[in-house]
Amino acid sequence: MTEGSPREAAATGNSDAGYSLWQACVDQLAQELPEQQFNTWIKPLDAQVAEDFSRVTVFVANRFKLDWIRAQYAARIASHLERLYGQPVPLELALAQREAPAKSFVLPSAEHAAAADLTAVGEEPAAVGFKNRLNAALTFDTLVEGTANRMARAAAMHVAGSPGQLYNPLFIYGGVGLGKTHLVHAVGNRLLAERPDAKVLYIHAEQFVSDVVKAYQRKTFDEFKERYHSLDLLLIDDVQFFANKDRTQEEFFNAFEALLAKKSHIVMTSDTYPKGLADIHERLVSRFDSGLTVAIEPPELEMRVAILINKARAEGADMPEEVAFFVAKNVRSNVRELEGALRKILAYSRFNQKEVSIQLAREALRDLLSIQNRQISVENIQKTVADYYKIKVADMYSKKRPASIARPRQIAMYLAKELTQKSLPEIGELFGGRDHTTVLHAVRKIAGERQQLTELNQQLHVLEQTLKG
Ligand SMILES: Nc1ncnc2c1ncn2[C@@H]1O[C@H](COP(=O)(O)OP(=O)(O)OP(=O)(O)O)[C@@H](O)[C@H]1O
Repeated sequence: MTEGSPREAAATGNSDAGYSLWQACVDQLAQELPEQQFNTWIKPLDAQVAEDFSRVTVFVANRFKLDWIRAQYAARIASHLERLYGQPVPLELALAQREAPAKSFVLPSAEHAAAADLTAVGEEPAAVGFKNRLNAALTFDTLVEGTANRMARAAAMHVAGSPGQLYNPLFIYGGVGLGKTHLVHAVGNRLLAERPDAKVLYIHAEQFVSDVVKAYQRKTFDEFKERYHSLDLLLIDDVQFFANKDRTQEEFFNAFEALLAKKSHIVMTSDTYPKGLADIHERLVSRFDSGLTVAIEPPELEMRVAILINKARAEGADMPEEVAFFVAKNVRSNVRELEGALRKILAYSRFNQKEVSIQLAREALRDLLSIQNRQISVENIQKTVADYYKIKVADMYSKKRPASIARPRQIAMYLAKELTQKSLPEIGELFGGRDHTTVLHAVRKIAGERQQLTELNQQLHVLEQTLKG
């Protein structure tokens, strides 16, 4: 890898340089922006730097966020890019591709711009006269279900089917990039599919704040009320942004009361549960909590695998299950990061005209993987092997003997010997106090069978790659 400034690296045509340039810009913003602002607006962004540095395209999740980033942050981003690169780099903002299968994410500049325009048109709200701000691609059909979101999804589907009845308001909370926004759009899209005349509005809390400010400055509160109080369904994202905004909180309280009185439904999201919200009036907090409050948790392994396979399919690409397992094991934090990883892999595959494989995924994600701790522990091996063969981790230490359990356990012992510095007695101890001869037997057996059985060899290969990252 080329050392030195991104500019020097660019001269060599090294595509890592583009990534480093964008990363350096993000790091800079992380230092100067308040944490909440950074986490909400900058961290989720994905960017592609044209190979010849003729353009940086920043992908933003939806139109509202795009407008906001253009207004609040674009100039600052452009100036950092210029300073870091040594000369101006044209900056382009585009909607992240959701609907149209992507041709490629690392396109030559002109084609890239065309793809960006295409999606921008695709995401224009469909409503006539009334802008509902819904993104038509965010539906229940494209939302993968798992333990992490099952309750929230079920409640949201119920609301979409019978608004104004149970679970009003519906308050959905969870960490960044876990699918809260997707879920609220899905509620709006489902209701509109069934009742096209329904008045639905999706709005980010910061947009609501700026609407209040505008109404205040222009003395147009009547219009403001008319707009908000007449809705059938209000979907409002990230209400933690109401903190310390007294006038906004008052107006939201009024809208809230008016909507509930006429049996309209309100769905809210936040990064924390109602009582965890800071600097929001108690009377609002208690109302937030008066319907149903549900959490979305980080997705579990199976869900991450399913999300990757589904999203790859939606992009018109094929992701073998073993590659999805490898990626899902190594990218755990949230769905947005999974999407970022997938995008990199597909771009890398198209660009190099190579099939998607574990090796390719490892190359495409090497920056991401190298920052993770690559210490392989016996515990990690036990967990990975248990996940892979769909048994419980506890079975690694148990005395159970059925082959469906004993064999993965032997495989884990073999890998522990192969991939760690532990001695046979130490490994035996970590597998529920087994004798070192048991471990030796397992190691020899699996090593021997590996030579004979192609399928076992392939499975071990996937496990080794996954553990090594
Ligand atoms: N279960 C899921 N199935 C498919 N895609 C998902 C799922 N959960 C999240 N996503 C996708 O992950 C991305 C991030 O999700 P989303 O924007 O809804 O997160 P969020 O919780 O609202 O995050 P933030 O608080 O940062 O706004 C989106 O592209 C969304 O479509």
